[in-house]
Amino acid sequence: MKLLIKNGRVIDPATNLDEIIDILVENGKIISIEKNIEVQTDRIINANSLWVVPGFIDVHVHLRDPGFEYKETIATGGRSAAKGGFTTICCMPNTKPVIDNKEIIEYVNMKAKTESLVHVLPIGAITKGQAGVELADIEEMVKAGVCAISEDGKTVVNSGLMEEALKIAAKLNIPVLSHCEDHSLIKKGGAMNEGDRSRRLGITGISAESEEVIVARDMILAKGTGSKLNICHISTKGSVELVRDAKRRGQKIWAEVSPHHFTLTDKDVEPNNTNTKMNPPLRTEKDVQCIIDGLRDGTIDIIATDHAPHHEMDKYVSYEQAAFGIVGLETSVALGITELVNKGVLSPSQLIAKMTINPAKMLGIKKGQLKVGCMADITIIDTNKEYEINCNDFESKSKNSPFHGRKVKGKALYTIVNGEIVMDNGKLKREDI
Ligand SMILES: NC(=O)N[C@@H](CC(=O)O)C(=O)O
Ligand SMILES: [Zn+2]
Ligand SMILES: [Zn+2]
Repeated sequence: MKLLIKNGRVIDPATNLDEIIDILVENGKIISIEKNIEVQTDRIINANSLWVVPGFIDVHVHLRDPGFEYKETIATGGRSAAKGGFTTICCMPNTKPVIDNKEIIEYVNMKAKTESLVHVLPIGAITKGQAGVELADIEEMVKAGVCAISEDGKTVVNSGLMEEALKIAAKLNIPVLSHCEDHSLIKKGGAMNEGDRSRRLGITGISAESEEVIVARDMILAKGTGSKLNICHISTKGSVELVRDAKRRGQKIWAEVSPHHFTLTDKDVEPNNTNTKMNPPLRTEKDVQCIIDGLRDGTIDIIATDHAPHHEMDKYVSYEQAAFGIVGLETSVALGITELVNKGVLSPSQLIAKMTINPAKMLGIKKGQLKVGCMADITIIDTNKEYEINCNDFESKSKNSPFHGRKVKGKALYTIVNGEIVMDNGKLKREDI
């Protein structure tokens, strides 16, 4: 199939490209990027007044499969990703059973191949069963195809074990994605940011220190072991400052932020809306301001959704009992454009870099760019499209979004994976999965 994308504003941060130009795709690859391409093709997409960018890469997604298929599956998560403009997603290992061995990785890879509209790269657990006692066989997992290791959902409490994992990851040249939370610093029932708002609402708090202690620890351990560390879902002023200081001292380290942590604060927490409950929790205005500064000055390299689907059953309970997490794949680009580009925090190219080439570099994979010869993973966005987010329109099996009803601007219209149009003018290709 030959596909021509005409007259789009092509933004490719990896090659410093930002101009109105055409892209020609054949047999799954980009074969030409030039002005006024005139050839016979099977299909032309008129991208006039649209952005044409590398397919988005999300390094932090929960697909819930195996074990929690009532919340999401590899198929529905893949559909949700395609709808959001993502062409590659990395899935976290906190499934049941945990992704900690070759068999489960093969299961995920097999299902991804047959059922997902987008590329899925599994992430292996750091410890067996995420029990924090014994390391998983990291080498075996890398051979089976994991792109990284992570204990996401919790922290490896034992520093010695974490150091050992970092050493092995360094040897195998894969990154470690760290969920930073010292559980011993959190009171039982902690459900939102600890501060004035939690005291007013009478909800038990989760302190900033409980995150920052582990950010500092893991940066120290990563430095000693020479391994690649990515701080997951950074949420506090202190964490941003720690990462900024380490980078200034020359440490090569990565940090990701989720859209809800640059958009909402603990003032948005309402006890009757459990879709404002996630881990780490929504923090204060000061924290959000610091995150925005960190996005602007490059301290924060990556935007990752932490797509964490939960069933109504897990959310229609008291605030304290509700599950942590929100869906994110279908609202990410809209929040990036509305909150960051349209408010002048990031240039279009800076936003796209944090969703494409930066995550690709962190993972060490050849993706996230538009170059002749590259696999044609491409997203086309209408940045002028204004609408109200409606969680009932989500492709995800779960609807737990705090952004339901929020007015935003920007939507992915076409998602092209391997040269194949999996979302065509807002409509997903396969209805059977
Ligand atoms: N972010 C969340 O609130 N929840 C995640 C776990 C995690 O990312 O730590 C989940 O798996 O539900
Ligand atoms: Zn986490
Ligand atoms: Zn997560």
